[in-house]
Amino acid sequence: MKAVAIGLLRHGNRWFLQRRDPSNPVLPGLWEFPGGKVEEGETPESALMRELREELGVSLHFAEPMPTLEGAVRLHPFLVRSDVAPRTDLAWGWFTAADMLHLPVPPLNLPLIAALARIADESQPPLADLIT
Ligand SMILES: Nc1nc2c([nH]c(=O)n2[C@H]2C[C@H](O)[C@@H](COP(=O)(O)OP(=O)(O)OP(=O)(O)O)O2)c(=O)[nH]1
Repeated sequence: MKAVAIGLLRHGNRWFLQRRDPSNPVLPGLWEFPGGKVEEGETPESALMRELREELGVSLHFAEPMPTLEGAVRLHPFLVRSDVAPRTDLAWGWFTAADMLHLPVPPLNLPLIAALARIADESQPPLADLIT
């Protein structure tokens, strides 16, 4: 099965998504995380570094692996920290996990998006801190 490494780039409680080319025969026009195929001789992490550099001009400082997901491909997601603004020819934006529920996304990404919603919840300051 084809292995694909993807990066979850975070900006506050929003995550970077780009829109697949509408003329791509595979999942045309769906909103996805940046990344691509793990080539022979690469680890998922080194493939991610290469893809983010090629696709977005972004260098990785930190990539934390998340559990893999299997369907049409084996998806290796990584939480990524990066301080560089992405540049890409595709349509892109920063979206909350709630926003993503209204976008057409690959089916394999749905459990991942649910996990991101939980991460966002956990990083909210405790309620007591919001009451002054
Ligand atoms: N980049 C990316 N691919 C995803 C995501 N979710 C998901 O199911 N995929 C699937 C779609 C494709 O079947 C596969 C990525 O293949 P691709 O064709 O876009 O990547 P690639 O250019 O490296 O591969 P190739 O055509 O050169 O073989 O992973 C996601 O969030 N991001």
